[in-house]
Amino acid sequence: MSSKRTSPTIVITGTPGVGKSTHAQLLAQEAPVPLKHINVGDLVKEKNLYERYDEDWQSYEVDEDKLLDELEPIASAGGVILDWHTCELFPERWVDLVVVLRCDHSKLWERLETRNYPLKKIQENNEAEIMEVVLEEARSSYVPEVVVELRSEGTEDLESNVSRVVEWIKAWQADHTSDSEES
Ligand SMILES: Nc1ncnc2c1ncn2[C@@H]1O[C@H](COP(=O)(O)OP(=O)(O)O)[C@@H](O)[C@H]1O
Repeated sequence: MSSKRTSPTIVITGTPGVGKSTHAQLLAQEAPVPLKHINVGDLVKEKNLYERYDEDWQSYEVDEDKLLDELEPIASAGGVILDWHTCELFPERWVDLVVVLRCDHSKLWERLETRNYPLKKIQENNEAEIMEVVLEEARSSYVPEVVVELRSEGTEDLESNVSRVVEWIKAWQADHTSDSEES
């Protein structure tokens, strides 16, 4: 974690369909500091940061080195929300908070069906949610204090989660400011 940052880098992660982009958009609006929302999946497509497109799974195989090079200056500077379905690629030094969103699997199934994903992709994502794959990944990649697991099933969850992260940002800023004054 960089002591030079004046705004945090926040990762919002979780199985596809849990509500990452919805949360990231609202958080970018409500945050007390400017936060740039980066939908990493969209960035991969826009900047051709992939090796190939898999038709069967309707997904891109990411070129991890290219993606890391693209994100390095942005994420290490702070003031950013990284929205992606995986998080272990991001170096610890970039990351101040990792929000892992969770959703009941039957609700998640309905959300993914509306995206017209192939059945096997819906099944794979649903199983990953049940098995807590992204949560385990976050817990094994970052120190426990940085990782928070939040439910994302209804609008009340969305609002309370975003308020909670806004409060966390205020506390982070207060800590950061007092650190810089002392040094
Ligand atoms: N907490 C929530 N309350 C109500 N609807 C939600 C919530 N989280 C996600 N959704 C809905 O689920 C769908 C998928 O959300 P999205 O943010 O695109 O997920 P992700 O970015 O994780 O793939 C959207 O239609 C969104 O409106």
